[in-house]
Amino acid sequence: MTTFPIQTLNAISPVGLQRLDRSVFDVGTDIDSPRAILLRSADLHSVELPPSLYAVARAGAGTNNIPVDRLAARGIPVFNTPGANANAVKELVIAGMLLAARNLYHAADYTRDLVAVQGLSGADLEKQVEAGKKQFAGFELPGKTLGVIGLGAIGVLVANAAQSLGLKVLGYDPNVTIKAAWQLSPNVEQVSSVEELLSRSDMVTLHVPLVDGTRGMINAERIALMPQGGVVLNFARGGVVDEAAVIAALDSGHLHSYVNDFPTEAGAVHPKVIALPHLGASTGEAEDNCAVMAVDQLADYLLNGNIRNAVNFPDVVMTRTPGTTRLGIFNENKPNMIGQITAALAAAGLNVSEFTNKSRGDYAYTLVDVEGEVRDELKQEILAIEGIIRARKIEA
Ligand SMILES: NC(=O)c1ccc[n+]([C@@H]2O[C@H](COP(=O)([O-])OP(=O)(O)OC[C@H]3O[C@@H](n4cnc5c(N)ncnc54)[C@H](O)[C@@H]3O)[C@@H](O)[C@H]2O)c1
Ligand SMILES: O=C(O)[C@H](O)COP(=O)(O)O
Repeated sequence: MTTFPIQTLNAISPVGLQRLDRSVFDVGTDIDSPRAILLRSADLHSVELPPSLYAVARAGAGTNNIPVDRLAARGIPVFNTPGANANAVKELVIAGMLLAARNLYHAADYTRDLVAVQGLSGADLEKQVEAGKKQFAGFELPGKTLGVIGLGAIGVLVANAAQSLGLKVLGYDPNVTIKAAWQLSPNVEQVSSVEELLSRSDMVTLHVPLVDGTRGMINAERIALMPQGGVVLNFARGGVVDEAAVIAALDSGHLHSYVNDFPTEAGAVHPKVIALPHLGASTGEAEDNCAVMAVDQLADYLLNGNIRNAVNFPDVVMTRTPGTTRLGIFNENKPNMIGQITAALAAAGLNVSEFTNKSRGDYAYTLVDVEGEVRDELKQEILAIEGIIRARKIEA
């Protein structure tokens, strides 16, 4: 029986790992020639990817730590786990709004300092508590406007939760999916530009992936559109915000605070920045959800060639038919690829039982079940077709 070595590059929840049958999957950190890599935020850009590799699975949402395009060009799907940690992030964003609105971070520091540094106690402590509290007076959420940029798995949950807390909510996402649109509260107003959203929002929260089109999207010009005393919440990725521009706006008093999950040297020590240590997905529930989803998708790909939730290839799923042999074929998305693949199968005298081909961007993926045995020579013939990237015979 074929066995699949899987290398883990981060701690993955055992709730997910225990779903991998150890008679089929060998799982560990020290694995030679892995068929798959399972990771969270480890940086794969600088890692030499072994020729043995069939797949990469990210137990989480963001894939900016993975060379997705380079892997696509080699016919290697990169799976992620959309929505599996969305509730955890939503709860932290709500907490972040309250931290900023009520100045909680500095307020807690103030009371700790009264005891730990000034050594106050009893009536003296009580006196300073009452004397000092006015400097931390905040604002309430109902009636304020929250702008949500990116209405995907997390953005929709944040928008709906904020709306139920009494905020007016604006949303911006030029590619909102039908699924997300169905989940979005009808009271969330969708606007047609980042500029309109910022100019009408007391607080803005970012829920977009870090890609070329979102890098530095919150910049000096756009911050200037926000009302005086605005709050920026960034639980997406540090790079979507021009942090120097945010700090300049905090220093000038234009912004009230910047709450984020991606500390930098400048941000971590700034009095108006609340920087958390990338905690968005760090709950037991989210870690279990992500691990289960990543492991299940990875195992189904290695065992059956099925692709679900890859960020660089389309979803292609077929149930297995007893007595058939399966081929998984990656090719460039150009004319006559299907014709050449089926011609090779026909020339080998094979009857096709089921065939699915889908494309996404520059690439396409085919799953084909044929009756009877597939000779290794046929696989080589398919690989020799110009535009074929990878072909895999997947035993039942
Ligand atoms: N802090 C954390 O621990 C943590 C946890 C999970 C996710 N994240 C980050 O949050 C991001 C979003 O996660 P998700 O699960 O909601 O992903 P998602 O794919 O479900 O949603 C992302 C949304 O952003 C939209 N989008 C893309 N470019 C945009 C643009 N220029 N303007 C407006 N909208 C745009 C997309 O159309 C999509 O609807 C992840 O890519 C990751 O970087 C961080
Ligand atoms: O993109 C994500 O899912 C989050 O940033 C979580 O990252 P982590 O798995 O390293 O906590």
